Amino acid sequence: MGTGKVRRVLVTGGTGSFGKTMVHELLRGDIEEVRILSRDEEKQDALRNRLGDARARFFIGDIRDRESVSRAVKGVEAVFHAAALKQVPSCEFFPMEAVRTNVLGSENVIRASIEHGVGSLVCLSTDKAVQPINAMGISKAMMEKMVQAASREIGPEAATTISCVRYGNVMCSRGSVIPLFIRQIKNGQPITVTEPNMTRFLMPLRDSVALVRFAFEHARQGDLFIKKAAASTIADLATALAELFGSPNHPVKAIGWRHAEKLYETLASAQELGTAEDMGDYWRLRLDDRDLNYAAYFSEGETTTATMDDYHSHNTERLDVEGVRQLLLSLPEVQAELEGWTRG
Ligand SMILES: O=c1ccn([C@@H]2O[C@H](COP(=O)(O)OP(=O)(O)O[C@H]3O[C@H](CO)[C@H](O)[C@H](O)[C@H]3O)[C@@H](O)[C@H]2O)c(=O)[nH]1
Repeated sequence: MGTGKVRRVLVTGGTGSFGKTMVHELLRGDIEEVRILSRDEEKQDALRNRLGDARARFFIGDIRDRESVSRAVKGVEAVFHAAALKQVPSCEFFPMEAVRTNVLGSENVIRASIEHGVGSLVCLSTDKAVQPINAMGISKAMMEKMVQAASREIGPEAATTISCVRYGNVMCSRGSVIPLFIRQIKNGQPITVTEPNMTRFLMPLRDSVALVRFAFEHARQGDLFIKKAAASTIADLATALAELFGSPNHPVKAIGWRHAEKLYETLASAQELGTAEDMGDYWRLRLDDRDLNYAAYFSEGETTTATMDDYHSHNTERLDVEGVRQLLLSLPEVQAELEGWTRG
């Protein structure tokens, strides 16, 4: 990937769905060292064996622990911060765990990156951080706020550039709905649909990696990038998968909304878009770099008026069943599931 003169990078959460794809991409390029910081030695071992590349270096540790973060950060020129608790239900039941990892852990990554003069830190956020209603989204919104505060604090001339990316549902990520629906279809169980009209942005893993690369290449202090993306209803997603796996009339069971779910997700608010830069496939949301000068806040205030709507999964490009089917077919994860699969 186009990491310029960067020789050594760190991917926190490097054994997750995003992390592994990122690590693969990085190793395809001319890079000296890719560090992976994560907690699970078994996942690290599996990735080590799969990669068989001495340039990949594994650090066991937890971002909650400043020491282990420092050790992994020291000496790298770029950090891609993907480690997180990202399951909505688990964060809902254990919100303090989300605080420990997504808030305090991210603060460790931000501080260590500044301290060790890392050139670029890109932090991964989610659409669930916009107008958040669940603990996962709230903790990620806090991470975004910490990035903004640190960016204002160190200023545009600092050695470290800190940015965020925000994206929607990554298709086929571990524990998400697509692998679940595929399993249900293959096992002849009903597809469990929460609310057929619920929509989600659909982002292939490759696009999430491209977004992070875009942020790395274009970030100014405190920027947040989003990629424009298509969405579909859950009903259409279920139908497309059932058709693909040769069971067009597969039974569907309505299970109702889960804890703290939204009918649709918002990638950027109208207010944010009011000052954003349209970069084609991407938006750059700018840091509000006014300082804590209350007179300016209250007598001058923010004069830009938002002229558009929020950008959300109900009003973005909507894929129909055929559109979802084509997108699914382009994913290596789905292709692997289809290989050798014949119904019955
Ligand atoms: O049995 C199920 C499970 C889910 N859904 C629906 O499918 C959609 C997607 O559900 P996922 O569990 O795949 O994703 P979430 O939107 O809940 O959240 C996901 O996307 C987040 C990013 O926005 C995080 O990555 C998070 O880990 C991941 O679970 C939702 O509308 C959900 O209601 C069903 O219809 N049936």
